[in-house]
Amino acid sequence: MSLTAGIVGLPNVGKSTLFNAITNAGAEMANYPFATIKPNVGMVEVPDKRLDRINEIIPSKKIVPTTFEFTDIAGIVKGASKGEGLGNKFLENIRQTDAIIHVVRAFDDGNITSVTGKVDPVEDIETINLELSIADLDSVNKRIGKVQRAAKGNDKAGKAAKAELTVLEKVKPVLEKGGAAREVDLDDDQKKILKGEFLLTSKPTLYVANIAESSMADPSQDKYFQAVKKYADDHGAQAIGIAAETEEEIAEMPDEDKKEFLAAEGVKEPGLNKLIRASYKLLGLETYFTAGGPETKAWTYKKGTKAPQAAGIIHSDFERGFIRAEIIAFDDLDKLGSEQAVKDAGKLHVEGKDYVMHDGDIVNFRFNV
Ligand SMILES: Nc1ncnc2c1ncn2[C@@H]1O[C@H](COP(=O)(O)OP(=O)(O)OP(=O)(O)O)[C@@H](O)[C@H]1O
Ligand SMILES: [Mg+2]
Repeated sequence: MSLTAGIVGLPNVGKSTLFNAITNAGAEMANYPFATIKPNVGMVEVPDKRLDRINEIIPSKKIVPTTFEFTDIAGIVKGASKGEGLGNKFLENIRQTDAIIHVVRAFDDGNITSVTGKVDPVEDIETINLELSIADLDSVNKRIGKVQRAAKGNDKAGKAAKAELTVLEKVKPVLEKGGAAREVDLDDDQKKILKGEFLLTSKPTLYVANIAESSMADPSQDKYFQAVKKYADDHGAQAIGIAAETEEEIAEMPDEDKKEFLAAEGVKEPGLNKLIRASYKLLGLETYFTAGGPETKAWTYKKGTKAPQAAGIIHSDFERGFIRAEIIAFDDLDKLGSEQAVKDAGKLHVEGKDYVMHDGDIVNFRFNV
């Protein structure tokens, strides 16, 4: 399973800087618009303190964090939906992603060119979101044209078309006002239909204010971040303030220097860690652990996954020959301090094929092939 979060925004706002910081992949960074012309894909490790704690209680040779993907996408400009800038091609890059990390410039620096000639993060958010709405409106109108005819039939296909038409007609007026499909009130079946439309504005979105180093210790005091946060709150979304350039420098430091630098800046944890965790959640991902062997390892699954399919992530044999899962919740292990104490407290639970995995499960899969 490879879900990807796409880094999206206007040109020259710090998308590649942020991407480099998170992946250390060395994507080209430059102080001119359109430095990124093909999307860069990078894997990131998900920082998780629970791994260290598990390894402390059940020691192994190696700790292996889980990973997921970020994609650095080229800058989108006003008019992109009509082919401006590098146009539709980049909107297609966004379509391939599972969630959007929307980066806006939230730092003053006369040396860095702003394509809008000013720093106004909320206006920038609205510019991008409007382009995405226009592109989606185009897709929805085309789709309505196709589905309308089919919806006249009374057979199974006709009924499905009717259901789809209902969703499209709910979404259309919202897009016409520049809104997002994800903000339309839909029931679960309708949400499934919406997913099949592959609209840009239906993707879960996280707003990232790229702030100045001076605001890093406490982004909540930064006026640009506050504006972005308010926008996100009003739209039921999350916002994070990250000093991308500084984070990029930190990412390249040896571990000792990192600690020292963060302490000097008054930062408890790199903002990147927060961003990676928030993106992971945005993608609907959760983690289970395996321990007790040579490795203490984190595994990623999609929220709602059942035990056999979760086992299949390790190896297809585990799913094919699934018998049961023996599970300890991380919180129980953490609290009780040893596997034996967990067993004595009756907290080790044995689950069958219908068990829905919980974030933090420490699992031993039993299988037979
Ligand atoms: N928080 C920050 N403070 C000051 N300068 C920054 C900050 N973040 C990034 N920069 C600088 O802004 C410039 C543009 O950054 P970057 O190349 O990452 O933008 P981009 O959004 O990827 O642009 P493009 O759309 O052209 O790909 C770089 O010179 C970078 O060092
Ligand atoms: Mg770039």
